[in-house]
Amino acid sequence: MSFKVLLLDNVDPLCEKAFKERGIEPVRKTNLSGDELHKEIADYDGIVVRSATTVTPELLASAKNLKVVGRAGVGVDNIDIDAATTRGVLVMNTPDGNTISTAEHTCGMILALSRNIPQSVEKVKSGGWDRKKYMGTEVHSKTLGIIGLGKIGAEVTKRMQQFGMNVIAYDPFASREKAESLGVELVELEKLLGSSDYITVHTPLTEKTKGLISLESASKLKKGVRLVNCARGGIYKEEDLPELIDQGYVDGVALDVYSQEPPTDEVYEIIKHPKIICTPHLGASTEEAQEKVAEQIAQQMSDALEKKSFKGSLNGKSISLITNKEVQPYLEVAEKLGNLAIQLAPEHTSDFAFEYSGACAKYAEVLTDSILKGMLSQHVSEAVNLINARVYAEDRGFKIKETMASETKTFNDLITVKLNGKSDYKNISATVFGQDDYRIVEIDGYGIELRLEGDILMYQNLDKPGMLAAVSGALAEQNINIASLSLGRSQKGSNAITAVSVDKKMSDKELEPILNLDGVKSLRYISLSEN
Ligand SMILES: NC(=O)c1ccc[n+]([C@@H]2O[C@H](COP(=O)([O-])OP(=O)(O)OC[C@H]3O[C@@H](n4cnc5c(N)ncnc54)[C@H](O)[C@@H]3O)[C@@H](O)[C@H]2O)c1
Ligand SMILES: O=C(O)[C@H](O)COP(=O)(O)O
Repeated sequence: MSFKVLLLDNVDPLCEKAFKERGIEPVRKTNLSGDELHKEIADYDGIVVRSATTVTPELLASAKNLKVVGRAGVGVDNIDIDAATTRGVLVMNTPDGNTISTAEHTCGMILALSRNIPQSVEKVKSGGWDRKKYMGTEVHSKTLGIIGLGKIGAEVTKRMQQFGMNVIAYDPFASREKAESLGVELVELEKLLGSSDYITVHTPLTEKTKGLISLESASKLKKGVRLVNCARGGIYKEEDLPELIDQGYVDGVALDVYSQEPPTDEVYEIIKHPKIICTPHLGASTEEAQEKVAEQIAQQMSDALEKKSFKGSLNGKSISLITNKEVQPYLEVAEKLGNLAIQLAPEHTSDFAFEYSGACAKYAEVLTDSILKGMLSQHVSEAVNLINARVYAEDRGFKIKETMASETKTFNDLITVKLNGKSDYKNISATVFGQDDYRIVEIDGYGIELRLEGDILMYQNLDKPGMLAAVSGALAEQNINIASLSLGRSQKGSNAITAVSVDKKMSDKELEPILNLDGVKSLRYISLSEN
């Protein structure tokens, strides 16, 4: 199958080259209007964006064939990941392709701020000469506070330490080992704000980081601090910046990013302040970074489209395991079991427990996605897959409890779906024999062994002579052949469960004679056929 990918946002030409080498057709479009993009996108299996295109739920709704959105860069705040997940569309980014470039840009901003480089350049170019006004400060021996000690934060640290800066960091998720190896002291936010001569942010924009520095936090800042933001607009409250400077709390601000890009008129007014220097989101704009992210995203998306690997995916934790040969059989059996279980469940069942024992237990999370996929593909019109199965399950109010045990009493691996609430069949267990022989092995404590495939009749009956003959007779009369069967009973003459695999799909009319047989209860017809 050949795939077609739309390249937007001026992504580097290496992206085209890499896709072509993988046999995927890249199409570059520039300056599409919103309407044109909505029309155009319907044809593509993938799109590549940077930060300019906003991937909205509406755009995704128009993208009927879309399988993957690739971000040639880091930040995915322009992509509605939840909407993509709901539609089963993979979102991937290139987390480290532009790290060095952005770190270098940040260091450049720190130095530019210290030495008033942009302002003095402008002055000289306009025919002026003022050496006193642009007196600077050394960064040597000053304290640099890094908020967000991730990839870029760490690279900024290493570089600015070489300039003789003392680096401290606030990052509640960074490990002490990482900080130690970088020679950075991890401190609380208040301490960082109060002791830094320079502060640079390297976090995503989240509820916690939005407006992290504003007039409200002014009194916590070390007087005359310089602020740098090459992460995301809005981490420093833009409208408060002029006042922070004019009241002497802050000595200068360097911005590469803005809460809206290009900035609004109000923000353009703000950044006219002589002590605010700015660049138009250039952190990742180097030849090297653009080549790296373009090449990386093309390779990652090609791998994903060909289902070879899902490296870099942000909403496909589960899907990344699909290519793992050890997991594949468990995924298969889990999906088939989910499909069978939901067909055994009464309508409106929403309370489930999934139990995993043996080696499969370590893949419980993805196996739950697979069971849900099997269950929901019966009921959801849009394609359910491992990425979106949980979203659909949550939408439907499914309650799911997962339990794991490393050992099983009977089989090497056992997956059990429990249908909680009122149900004729409650606990259904399945396992894998060999590589691709998937079987039900137990229902409600009865040993039933039947392949999870094709068309299956399941019923409860009294364990008495003639029951099986009656069912097989009713089937034979309609020319329906039995492929295999399994019967489990608790003890002689008591209740039994029978599972019969038949050679064809059955209609309600064909089921009727069996339904009417004396002693047959809770008859279910389960179709696990592909179509
Ligand atoms: N200007 C540009 O062109 C450009 C280029 C690349 C990346 N970026 C942006 O830079 C930022 C950092 O990128 P990265 O690659 O280093 O990401 P990263 O994921 O490696 O690091 C982010 C760090 O922020 C920390 N963090 C999250 N929430 C925090 C909080 N509330 N307080 C303190 N720390 C917090 C995380 O623990 C993590 O260590 C992102 O916003 C990214 O979009 C901008
Ligand atoms: O998150 C990123 O990767 C940067 O902000 C770069 O964005 P860009 O690809 O639009 O330059």
